[in-house]
Amino acid sequence: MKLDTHAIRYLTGEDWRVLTAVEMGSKNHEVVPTTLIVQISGLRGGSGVNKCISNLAKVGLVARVKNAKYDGYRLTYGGLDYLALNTFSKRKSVYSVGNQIGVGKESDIYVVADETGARKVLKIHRLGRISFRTVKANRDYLRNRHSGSWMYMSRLAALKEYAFMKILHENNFPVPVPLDQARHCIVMTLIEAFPLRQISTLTSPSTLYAKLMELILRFASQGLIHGDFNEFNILVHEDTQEPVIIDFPQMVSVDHANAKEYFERDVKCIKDFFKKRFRYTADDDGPFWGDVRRVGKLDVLVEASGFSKKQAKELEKYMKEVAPLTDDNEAGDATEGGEGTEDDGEGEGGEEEEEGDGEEEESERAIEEAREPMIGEDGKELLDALGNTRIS
Ligand SMILES: Nc1ncnc2c1ncn2[C@@H]1O[C@H](COP(=O)(O)OP(=O)(O)OP(=O)(O)O)[C@@H](O)[C@H]1O
Repeated sequence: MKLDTHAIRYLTGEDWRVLTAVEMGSKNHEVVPTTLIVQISGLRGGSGVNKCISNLAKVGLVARVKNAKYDGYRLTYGGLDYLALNTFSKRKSVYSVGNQIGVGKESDIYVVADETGARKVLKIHRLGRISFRTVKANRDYLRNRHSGSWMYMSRLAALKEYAFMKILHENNFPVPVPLDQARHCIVMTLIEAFPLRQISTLTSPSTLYAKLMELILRFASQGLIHGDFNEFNILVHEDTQEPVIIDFPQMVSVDHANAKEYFERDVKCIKDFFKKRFRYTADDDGPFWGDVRRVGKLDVLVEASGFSKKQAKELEKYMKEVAPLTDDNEAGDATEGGEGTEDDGEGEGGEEEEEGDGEEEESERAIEEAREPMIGEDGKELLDALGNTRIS
């Protein structure tokens, strides 16, 4: 089954409504029973809803999953992407989608534009993309977790990034301007600069080095440790050589148990990179943890702004427990065939198995395909269509 972005323009208001119903149902059902989809969508006549479901399944926005207890559907990443895009489109944050400019381990980055043609960056968080690839250990981990865990965790990651970016921007840190956030996505300004890792020579390595060390200290003096301060997350303007920090997935408070370790790692990372790439070593060994003087409380502010300590803990736990498992097991378990029945864990055995596995594989394929980049050159058309389509 190939995902066809052209088909999106044929999605009706009712299709959108049903897609939203599947999303709502996934809040407490790993596999949303068809009857529940009918109920939530509030559309009269089950056959109409079934038609919508099959339209959505055809373009990979939902995937059929059959388990021992009931038939149902799950929202795919593709489905969640379309819902987020539809929201951005309605809010006029995004009008068209252009090229993909980055594929991170856990995110996809696209250049997008609004109606005026102003270019921006859309970052789609995709936590669980790797763990989702049928690793048994991860399935076990996710089995008893919040349903639609990948969706929930990706949303948390987007919420976190948006909350931090907002606070940092408001406090004059060099970060992209956060423009909008919906579900697992954020929209920010496009920084026309090169990642440090792509830069082979600098007019003055010592100047940039000093700026970066100063930034690490400034973060800390405001109560924050970046935690992943490296050549991938720093863009450098060609003319001014001013740095912009684009990504802060590990950012924590200076009161965090590992704050000192993260701080020292950030410093070392820059030191090592400058030595290797630019053959530059600074005269002094600092900055040191003991140099940090707290003058601000951005860590406290960010919590108040909507990304709670509880959410931070949940995300941290996920990152700690799932991410290392994926790295270790990805290759070995790739044929496990993993995620269709985690809802009940009982569908393994007897007659159900053969049929269930077939369905599982099918839905798995659908999910895999839905995860393929789905917005490229056709993106503008897609968004044109989205702009004219209302969910209700
Ligand atoms: N606002 C932006 N402006 C310009 N380019 C950007 C912007 N945000 C991201 N990019 C580009 O996309 C790439 C990936 O972005 P980012 O580091 O945020 O993703 P990621 O998924 O966290 O990556 P990884 O996990 O691999 O470090 C960057 O290296 C950069 O080239």
